[in-house]
Amino acid sequence: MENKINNSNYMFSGLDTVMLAREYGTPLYVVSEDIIKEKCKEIRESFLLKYENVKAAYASKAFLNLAMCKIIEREGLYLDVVSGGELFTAIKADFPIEKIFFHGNNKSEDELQLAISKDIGRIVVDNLYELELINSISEKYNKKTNVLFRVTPGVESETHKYIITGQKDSKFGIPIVEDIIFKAIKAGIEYENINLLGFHFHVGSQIFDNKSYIIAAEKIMNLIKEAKDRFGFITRELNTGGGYGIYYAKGDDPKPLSYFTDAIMEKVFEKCKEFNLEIPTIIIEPGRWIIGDAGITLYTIGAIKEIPGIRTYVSIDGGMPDNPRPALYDSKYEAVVANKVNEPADNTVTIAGKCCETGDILIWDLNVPKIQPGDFLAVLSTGAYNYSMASNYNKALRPAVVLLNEGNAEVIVERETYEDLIAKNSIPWHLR
Ligand SMILES: Cc1ncc(COP(=O)(O)O)c(C=O)c1O
Ligand SMILES: N[C@@H](CCCC[NH3+])C(=O)O
Repeated sequence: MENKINNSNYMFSGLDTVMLAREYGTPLYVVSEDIIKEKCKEIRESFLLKYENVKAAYASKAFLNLAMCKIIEREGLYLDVVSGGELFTAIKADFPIEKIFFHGNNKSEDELQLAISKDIGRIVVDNLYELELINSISEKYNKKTNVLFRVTPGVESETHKYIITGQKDSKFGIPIVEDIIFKAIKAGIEYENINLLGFHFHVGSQIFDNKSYIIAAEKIMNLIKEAKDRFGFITRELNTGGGYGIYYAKGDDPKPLSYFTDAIMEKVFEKCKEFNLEIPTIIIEPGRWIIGDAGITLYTIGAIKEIPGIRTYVSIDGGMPDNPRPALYDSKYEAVVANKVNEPADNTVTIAGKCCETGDILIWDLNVPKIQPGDFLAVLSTGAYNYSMASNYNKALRPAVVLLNEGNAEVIVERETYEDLIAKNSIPWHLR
């Protein structure tokens, strides 16, 4: 696409967003491969090349499609999936199966069968029921499946309560409780078709403080020692999850990756020395931190409703279906009027989605220049958990995704059509 620079237009990753909106329509997810690569470079420089025997995976739930699998593969990262659908997507993109980790608190027999039959890299086991299932499926396929145990370290991170995961009272993972965890480890060692390699923890998402990682690492290292003392079990791998926070709006305080990874490594080294343990392979698996800043969403502004003395609602052609995060987590976003970036932002408005829901407000009290219908709004930092959590509520069409790479733009996911909305519908005989 030709990229004519217009100084009053918002540029993202070297491209004019107004031109993108005009060419591809709105709402439009725009994702920058260049930014993803910068993030991966930081992972390499401050973690993979800094320490021996470490690995990094991308948590694909944040944003996954065939193109993203290819980018992640080229960047040399591993991939974390949490469902048969994510696994299928990775398989279809020919992502190296041995570099995939399969998570989830209730993996179905079909999902496990798919993973095991294809020789998946690791299954991160959430409970004993699942372990038994994996053992029997592996036996059927005459395989020995590599597993880690997800444990809940019993720490609470400071983030939205819906996205903390490391607390004791959590649906995820095996609690570090005498009767449960050691029974699981014993079974993991004894089952014929299981190759227990170690442990996994994930304390939550959109976290700015490394405290909960340090506490979790300490608790897991104590567990690792105990497992060695009781069963002679040598932990070969420790996956420390993801969750590193990014900047969305004022008040967010993102840190470089090393702020988290150095703290985790330091704790692991300290405890290994104290307990005279072999240092396991340490794995990280950020999602949002890799893709969050790499995405924006473009909308067209429509109806503007001014309630004198109260507020002005500015409606856009998307909302809750393409970005459920404000409604779900009260998430804050920043945005700019893409065709008026140089005009003074001296009006305060509220950005409303077009769903039939009072709660479908993307941004409260945003300062914008004087706007009119037909202007374009760019909502920033929408790369993570927007496209992947999008719905068809109100029969909204899921937007297209355009990938920007070194000044070029290309559609990697097409916009849905009305026909797509009814493609799987049928009318029963008695209603015809
Ligand atoms: C097991 C696991 N790993 C990694 C992640 C990635 O999280 P984030 O996108 O916050 O980095 C998540 C989601 O919170 C998760 O549940
Ligand atoms: N969906 C959440 C993050 C969940 C992380 C996965 N365990 C969000 O949008 O912030």
